[in-house]
Amino acid sequence: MKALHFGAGNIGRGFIGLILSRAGYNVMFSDVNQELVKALQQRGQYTVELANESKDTETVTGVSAIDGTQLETVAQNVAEADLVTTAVGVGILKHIAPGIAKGLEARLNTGLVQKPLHIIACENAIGASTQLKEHVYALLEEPVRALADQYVYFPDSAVDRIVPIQHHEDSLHVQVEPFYEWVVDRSQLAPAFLPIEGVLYVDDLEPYIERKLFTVNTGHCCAAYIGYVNGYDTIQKAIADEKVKSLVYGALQETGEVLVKRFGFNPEDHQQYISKILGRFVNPHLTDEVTRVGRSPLRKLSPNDRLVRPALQAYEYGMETTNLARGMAAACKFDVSDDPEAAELQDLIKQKGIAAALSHYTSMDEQHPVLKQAVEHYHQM
Ligand SMILES: NC(=O)C1=CN([C@@H]2O[C@H](COP(=O)(O)OP(=O)(O)OC[C@H]3O[C@@H](n4cnc5c(N)ncnc54)[C@H](O)[C@@H]3O)[C@@H](O)[C@H]2O)C=CC1
Ligand SMILES: O=P(O)(O)OC[C@H]1O[C@](O)(CO)[C@@H](O)[C@@H]1O
Repeated sequence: MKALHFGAGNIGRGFIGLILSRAGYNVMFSDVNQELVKALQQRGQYTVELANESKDTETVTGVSAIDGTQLETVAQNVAEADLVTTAVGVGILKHIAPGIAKGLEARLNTGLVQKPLHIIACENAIGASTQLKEHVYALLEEPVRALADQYVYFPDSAVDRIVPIQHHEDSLHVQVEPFYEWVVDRSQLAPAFLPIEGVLYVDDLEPYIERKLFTVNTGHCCAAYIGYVNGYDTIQKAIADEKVKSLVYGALQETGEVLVKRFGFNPEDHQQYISKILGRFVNPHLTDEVTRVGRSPLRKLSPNDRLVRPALQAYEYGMETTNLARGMAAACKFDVSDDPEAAELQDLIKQKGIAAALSHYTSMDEQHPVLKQAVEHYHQM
């Protein structure tokens, strides 16, 4: 079985590639980073090390790579694949859509490969596979789209594993936290889908993706932004500061109240989930930079993402939002010049002021109480 995976980065190699390989797939990576592509082609394997006391290491074999800038090659690999997955960043999905669309055309028009194909976007976003489907469908002619409706499936998924930026002599080696969770929406699969070992299939993904995004990712980004404001360079150092830790904890209490109300989670179980997540953030075997965890602040401030969506839900329910608003304010202080989104945010704040900038990226009205709360925190920081 052959899987084509877009993005041979940290999650690509350290999580999805590893799970697929264990499940019996030969993994072909598609990436635009030529050094990565060359190294994977030459070596055909790489190592994954767990961030634990004994540094358990596994070799992933039978892998290769293609140059993601070569449309024809990408399309040919899509046409031949038994499974397609991605971990490129949700904003990059539109850029891989042309290769997928061309591959589907080839696959479906020849009539040779009319067996079902699953395309799973493993990105930190709600409905990422559905978003990818929209990008791909926009490029398909009607007859191919009709065939795709019959033979191509885009199940949404939630992926959870902390994989920091890697600093090893071996450019393919990747260190990952021991924990992982890959959840896929069963209701969006082909009837005869062969389950991938290591993946959890659920009938309703919404509670899983929202619990993950609004606990792991909300907590992590608050630790990054508040840590950054307080002068820390890593998540581990930031959370060692009780003041930062209690603000992160506060944000997770706010999202937690919303999640418990929306999905009927047992409140005690949810508190345990929060504690487990905070424990993962401070794994002493990992060094995770605040600039990585805070990366792409515009995405993280967008209306459906980890700060604004739970804050607006909390506001609608009449619940507390101050720590989430503080997280938004700290995101606006994230002045990291080599992060293009941070640079754009800082420019707009300089040009239009904090309230207008925050309103622009969050889609909240400048008079919205949550936005006003964030602005107040911003001025106090
Ligand atoms: N690193 C982590 O701890 C986690 C990350 N995620 C999500 O996984 C996704 C990937 O994140 P990371 O692996 O950390 O990022 P990364 O930056 O390490 O990997 C992304 C890879 O995609 C490649 N890429 C960019 N444009 C491409 C294109 N057009 N075609 C093919 N490849 C392309 C890049 O060259 C890079 O190798 C993101 O959506 C992230 O939110 C989800 C859970 C955990
Ligand atoms: O690109 P993003 O959304 O910051 O993704 C990385 C985040 O996802 C996580 O891996 C959680 O699964 C965190 O390590 C990290 O904060």
